[in-house]
Amino acid sequence: MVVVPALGAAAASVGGLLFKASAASKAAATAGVAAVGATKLGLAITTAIKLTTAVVGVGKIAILPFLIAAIAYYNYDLFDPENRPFNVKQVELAYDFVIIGGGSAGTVLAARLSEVPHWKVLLLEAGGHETEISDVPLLSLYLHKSKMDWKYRTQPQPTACQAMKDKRCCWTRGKVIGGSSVLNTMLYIRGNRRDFDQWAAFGNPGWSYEEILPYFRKSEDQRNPYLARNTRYHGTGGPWTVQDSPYNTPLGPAFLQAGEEMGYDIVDVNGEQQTGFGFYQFNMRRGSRSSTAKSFLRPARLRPNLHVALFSHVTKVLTDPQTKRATGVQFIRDGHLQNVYATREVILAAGAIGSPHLMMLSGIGHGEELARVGVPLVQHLPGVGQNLQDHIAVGGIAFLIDYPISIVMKRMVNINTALRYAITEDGPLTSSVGLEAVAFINTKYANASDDWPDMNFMMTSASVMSDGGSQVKNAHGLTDEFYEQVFSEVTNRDVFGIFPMMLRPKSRGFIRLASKNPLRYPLLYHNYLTHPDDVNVLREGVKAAVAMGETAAMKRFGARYWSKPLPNCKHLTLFTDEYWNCYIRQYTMTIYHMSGTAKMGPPSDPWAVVDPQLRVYGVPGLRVIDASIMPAITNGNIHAPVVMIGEKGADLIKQLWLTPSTKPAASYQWRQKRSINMTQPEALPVHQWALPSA
Ligand SMILES: Cc1cc2nc3c(=O)[nH]c(=O)nc-3n(C[C@H](O)[C@H](O)[C@H](O)COP(=O)(O)OP(=O)(O)OC[C@H]3O[C@@H](n4cnc5c(N)ncnc54)[C@H](O)[C@@H]3O)c2cc1C
Repeated sequence: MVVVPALGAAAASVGGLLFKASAASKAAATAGVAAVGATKLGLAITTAIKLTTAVVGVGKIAILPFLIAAIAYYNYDLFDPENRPFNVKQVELAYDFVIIGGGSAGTVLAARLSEVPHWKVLLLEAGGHETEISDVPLLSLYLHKSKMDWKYRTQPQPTACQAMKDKRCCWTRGKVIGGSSVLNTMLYIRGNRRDFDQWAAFGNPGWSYEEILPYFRKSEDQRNPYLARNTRYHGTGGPWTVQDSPYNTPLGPAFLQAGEEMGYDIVDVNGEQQTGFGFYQFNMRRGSRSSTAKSFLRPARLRPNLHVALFSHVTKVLTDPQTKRATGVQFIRDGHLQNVYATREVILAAGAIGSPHLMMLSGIGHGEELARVGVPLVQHLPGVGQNLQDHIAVGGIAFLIDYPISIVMKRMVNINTALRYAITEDGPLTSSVGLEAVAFINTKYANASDDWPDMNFMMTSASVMSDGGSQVKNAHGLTDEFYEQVFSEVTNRDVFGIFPMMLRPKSRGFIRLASKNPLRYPLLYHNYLTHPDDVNVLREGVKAAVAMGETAAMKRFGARYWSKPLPNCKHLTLFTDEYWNCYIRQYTMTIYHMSGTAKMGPPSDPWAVVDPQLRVYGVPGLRVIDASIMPAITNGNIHAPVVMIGEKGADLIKQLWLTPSTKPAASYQWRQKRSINMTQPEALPVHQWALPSA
């Protein structure tokens, strides 16, 4: 269990209750197993049985419920398809497909490719398993800076993140099976039809909205019947559950009323019209996180043709020196450097930082860049690591209210709420850090007749001050002085927050190698707010967010904007454009949507890294299938589009290898097997590589 400072005591005391998902666990919880405080249900049940018999002194009949629960649990543990995937002990020498990275896209791919029984699939993941804590929606911020986070930080740049330690933004990324889907806030947003039509117009046939819409539906299991009945847009019966949050405060509905007051429609933001206000849809199942590992990989865990190797840090894609074909992967596991070979394809799904990083380490990237750090060139592809896009919002836009209705962490996390979570699958712990409602609106820079809004509001019934200055401050990397000066007076007070998020940034960042040492983190340049249009749009978004607090719907709660001037902007007059221009560069908040670093494009585009079939230009047998391939970031949170990319990517692979007319030379697989030099690199000096300093 991840025990975190502020919540440590509370979480530990209810540790045995913070599990869910099986009837056995619920039976055990109701039977009072929680009292033992164990983190594992098995341990809790065993302890309960011992306590009941030895301490309480009840007879054999009285322990039957515990016994049944224990048997159910242990059977469940071994055979239930919803349980964690097996971590294969020994990786074989060759597989048909080797997938690098078991994150959002990688788990989808592993599940879909292993549907073909005669394909052997290996999924390599640097991190380990999910935990009971990562399941709990309210606690996701506790995972930042934990072992499940790569803990990336950007290079210091003067344009943004000035309130953060060393002026570096914290780029949380999941290092766990399920990847960032295990740490994210589970918001299910597909983007705008124009995003995908634009991808197609860039020269990517097959990626228009009408062509990708079936893949959204394919994954989805929409649990809200009012949304599900719209079958053009929503799917049911797919592996990935989408549900409304079981817990809302009165602030969520009020926010929607405020939207109506401002002249907007209440919409299904994943349906016909994006512009408007609506309740968030979440990737939750019965109030718990529905990560892609749980939704896609767990049901496939008993397939004999799928191997999942955890704690396997990939260091390089192996290529044939003559043909440049990707032949396999080098990785470190248990302190040993190993090779594994792919007889059909190697697939990079290591995310928008990991995938370009590995390409560059493998000699695929800008020739001069690679020469700078001494990596031998395999394929000159200048676009690798370029075109980095992210959504940024502005932090700290909070409104004090007069009623005790918001998510104040010390009030919300206790034994009662833990019981509600474990037994009735609702209550405040099912709230995704207070996120309740969303708005897609137009600033004056957008064409309002277009239904392609340029601004998003993320409305929360909490803010940076709601946890006593522990988790949000830590996750965002704010300096103590900044927090102290701006928020300490109102810490733990009832508030609601609005994060105005700019939807179509024009600034582009990039990633470059710090070293050829594969364990050294790459250098990350965000370049946020380097384009003047981005400054204008974000500033107007902040102004609109502050104006929302003035609507009658929000004033009912006594809403008043917390207007304490930021230390570095004090010299400017409050509420002027100059003040806001200063503000947005201080508390710049990533929404963790890094993307675009191995973009898809036609052969005529010199910056394209993959073709519309997601194959890496110039390196046969290698694809990238994750957030990296987006040519332009989508108009909303990007997780649903990444899963769609995983679904479509799997189909592209199946189309190639299973359609007789398009299949590569029939004997290819065996030719490949013969020609690969399958050696194990025991002699390689793993110990010489320094561990990364985040
Ligand atoms: C804190 C946070 C909150 C977010 N909230 C939302 C949200 O509410 N809604 C939304 O739509 N989006 C959200 N996102 C974004 C979304 O989750 C990501 O865009 C998406 O998960 C990315 O998927 P991916 O497959 O590209 O990469 P990831 O899911 O990050 O997967 C990459 C995987 O590759 C592994 N890996 C990397 N390098 C190596 C290596 N060398 N060897 C082996 N394995 C490796 C990683 O450990 C990881 O498991 C959030 C992201 C974060 C971090």
